[in-house]
Amino acid sequence: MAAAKLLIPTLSHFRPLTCAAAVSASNPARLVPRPPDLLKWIKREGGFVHEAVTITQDTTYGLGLVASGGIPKGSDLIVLPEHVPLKFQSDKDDEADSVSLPLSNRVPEELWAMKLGLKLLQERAKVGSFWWPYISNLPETYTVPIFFSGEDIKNLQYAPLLYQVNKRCRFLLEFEQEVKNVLKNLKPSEHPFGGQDVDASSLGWAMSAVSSRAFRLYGKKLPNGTHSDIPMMLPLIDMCNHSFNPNARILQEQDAGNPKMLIKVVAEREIKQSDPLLLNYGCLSNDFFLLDYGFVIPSNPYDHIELKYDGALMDAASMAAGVSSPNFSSPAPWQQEILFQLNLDGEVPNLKVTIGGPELVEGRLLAALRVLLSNDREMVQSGTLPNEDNG
Ligand SMILES: C[S@@+](CC[C@H](N)C(=O)[O-])C[C@H]1O[C@@H](n2cnc3c(N)ncnc32)[C@H](O)[C@@H]1O
Repeated sequence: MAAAKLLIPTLSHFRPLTCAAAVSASNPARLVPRPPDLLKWIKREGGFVHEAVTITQDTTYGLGLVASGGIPKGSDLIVLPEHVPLKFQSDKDDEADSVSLPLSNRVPEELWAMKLGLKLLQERAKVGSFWWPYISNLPETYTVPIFFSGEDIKNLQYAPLLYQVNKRCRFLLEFEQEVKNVLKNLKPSEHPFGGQDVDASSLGWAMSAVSSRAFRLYGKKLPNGTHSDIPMMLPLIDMCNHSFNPNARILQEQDAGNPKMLIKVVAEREIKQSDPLLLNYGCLSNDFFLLDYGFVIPSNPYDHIELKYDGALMDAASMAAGVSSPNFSSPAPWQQEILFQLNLDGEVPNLKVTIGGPELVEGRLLAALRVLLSNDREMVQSGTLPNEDNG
């Protein structure tokens, strides 16, 4: 009881990390029912929003930005001052970071979204956070596979994707325990989440918010003159949905005589009234889009699948396709020698090959198919051995 009394005033300075609300995939609820006006907040903080840029509710992709009037090519659409993006370490960091920094060091580099996610979770818990006008506008739930039911995860049916989803789920469950252990003996003033419980679900929320919305941009200037590349959450800019044929792009610009870096979105081409403002999130395959963003692109030109090179499987596939007398599983010695050179045979072969994407069929696989479908050793050996470069 005494402990509860002590905790109450501390907790009243923090916002809860869990919410419950009905969700629709295309229009997920935001963290609070009527969040502050993001456009006004950006302008109040010294940023710029083009007068024809508005937030729209009714896209099939959730919220999005749309042009309420024509915008000429090259116009600035949004400009964020340097203090507005949410980065892992910012000028506004406080003592609770002495806990969240070591916690973030326990996150593997490839799960960088969780590192920035810890910072996001910390700011979400803090009443009076500078970023609350932004955070309160974030979706309450995400459609990424770590939140799929067990049955839906199984139905993904693609081993490399299943592997990644399982890895992320396992990480979140283990990390939940690590976080609990680190937090259990902290004084309320040192607690980065205001004394609140952090579980796999709130960690997953934060990781997905970052993976689906953060952009990797130039960070601080390094002593050697180059810039580090760091993930940042870009308020308002991250309301732009994705297209491989975007009409806007992100620029970083330094104002004359000012060391601070501005982050801008500019019109790539003329934008007509009612056009959505679209950015290219990257030339990514559907695996990446699904894992990090929770959507896939139909007929994605960058999509590819990974296969294990397997002669018996290729025999079965070619019989199903009606190719006469396939002998992928029993190559002649001269064919085997070439497979060896292509690193598809031998003691430690690299059997992972890809189909799809701009290359369509990975060069090594194409070369192997040509060699194995040829009966003419002389012809193959007199020509250049097809390889990854010359296909
Ligand atoms: C950076 S946010 C964009 C703003 C978001 N629509 C919102 O409601 O806040 C990225 C998310 O928007 C949605 N999205 C963006 N582009 C999409 C697209 N081309 N197809 C389907 N969903 C998309 C996905 O839910 C994705 O995770």
